[in-house]
Amino acid sequence: MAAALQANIRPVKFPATLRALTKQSPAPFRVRCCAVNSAGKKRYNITLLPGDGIGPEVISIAKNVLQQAGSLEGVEFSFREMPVGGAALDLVGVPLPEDTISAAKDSDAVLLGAIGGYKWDKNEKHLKPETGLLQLRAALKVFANLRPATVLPQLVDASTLKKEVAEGVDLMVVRELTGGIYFGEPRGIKTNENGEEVGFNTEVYAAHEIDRIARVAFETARKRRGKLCSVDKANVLDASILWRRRVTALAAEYPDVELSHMYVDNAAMQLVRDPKQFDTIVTNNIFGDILSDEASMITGSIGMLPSASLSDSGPGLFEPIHGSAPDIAGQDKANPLATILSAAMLLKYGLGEEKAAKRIEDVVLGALNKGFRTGDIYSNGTKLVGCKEMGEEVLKSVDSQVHASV
Ligand SMILES: NC(=O)C1=CN([C@@H]2O[C@H](COP(=O)(O)OP(=O)(O)OC[C@H]3O[C@@H](n4cnc5c(N)ncnc54)[C@H](O)[C@@H]3O)[C@@H](O)[C@H]2O)C=CC1
Ligand SMILES: CC(C)CC(=O)C(=O)O
Ligand SMILES: [Mg+2]
Repeated sequence: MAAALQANIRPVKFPATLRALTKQSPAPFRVRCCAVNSAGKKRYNITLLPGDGIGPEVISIAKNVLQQAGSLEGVEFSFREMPVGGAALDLVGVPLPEDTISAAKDSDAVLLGAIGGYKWDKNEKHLKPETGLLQLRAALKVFANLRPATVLPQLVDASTLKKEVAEGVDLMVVRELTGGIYFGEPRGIKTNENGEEVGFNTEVYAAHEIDRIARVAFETARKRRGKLCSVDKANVLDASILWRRRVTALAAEYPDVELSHMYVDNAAMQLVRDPKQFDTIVTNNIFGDILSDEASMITGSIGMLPSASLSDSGPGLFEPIHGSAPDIAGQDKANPLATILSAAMLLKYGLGEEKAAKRIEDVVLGALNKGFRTGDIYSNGTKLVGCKEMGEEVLKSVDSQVHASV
């Protein structure tokens, strides 16, 4: 069982950056710098960005799990909590304060909960929590967003799909994260010559942006089952025509990877018809956002899916794929596992601490094996718990690893 999760979040061997993976620099990749304390323990600086809604609930749990799993592998963390999103707006009037950017850039990795909420929904665009998140991704240059979706055997019954369709699904969405329509110019809302309001955004991709995400995807597929599906809308969109052309050209460098192309509308349908046909999916920012939420339900819940956002230098950003879930915030109903698993991705992809990452994956599976379920993944015969109890159970299991190892 552990193997399923392991396989899913083990696509590449690059502790800190994508440099080696993308072959953009001949320099060997650099493990994120870490000090060594007097007891010989490695020490990493982690910026925590709890954000809004359920963000603080899941981050406080993931922080403790990270700390405990690290200590078992001789790794210490120094945490610095900073405001982002609505929390930052309330505190200092902007969704991404300069201090938060500096702290994030200066750290070895960033762990984020979620941003957004009803309170700020009517804010002007530049004062929206979501704008802060986009600014953070841009500031950290984390163009490669890895979103694994694995159906764990323990959660087959939590999937909304039939057991035979969901069982064994193990796919990776490689989403371009710093380009496309979320960032494209021109954008805005203006009044046209008829006095009518017109809203517009621009889907724009430069060749180098397509090439670098495609390389990440080819390398990822190569280390998985060797199948890459590029999802676009090349029958309609010019940006997609260029996307398909560049991805196709790069395929010559990866003869061991079987490349296919699919239109996004078909991909959305195929994901629920026969998700096992997919291994690695590469797609643009908006399609990846939507398709990964869809893929999450195959696995049982959006509360299960972690993500890693990586640059070719600098710290990675790790966050669950879900949002701030204002409908359940403050009610102890959130599933913390997506954030806990994002902490595992932080250890593995951000810091190269694979053993500590494996400890986290194991205890998550252990809690599920014991039948613990938050409401979103509950099925008959399992034990319904809240966010805190699920977190305590996971932490208890890490603690028992501590005692077993002394
Ligand atoms: N990365 C981020 O910080 C993201 C932020 N958002 C923001 O979050 C706010 C809410 O957006 P929604 O569209 O409702 O998406 P959402 O992902 O927050 O919630 C969608 C549904 O999934 C449930 N859900 C989400 N996470 C869960 C968890 N861990 N455990 C159990 N159930 C969970 C929610 O209760 C809700 O019913 C908005 O302000 C949006 O802009 C949305 C997506 C990503
Ligand atoms: C809230 C957004 C900025 C994006 C989003 O939904 C996501 O990255 O999953
Ligand atoms: Mg999303």
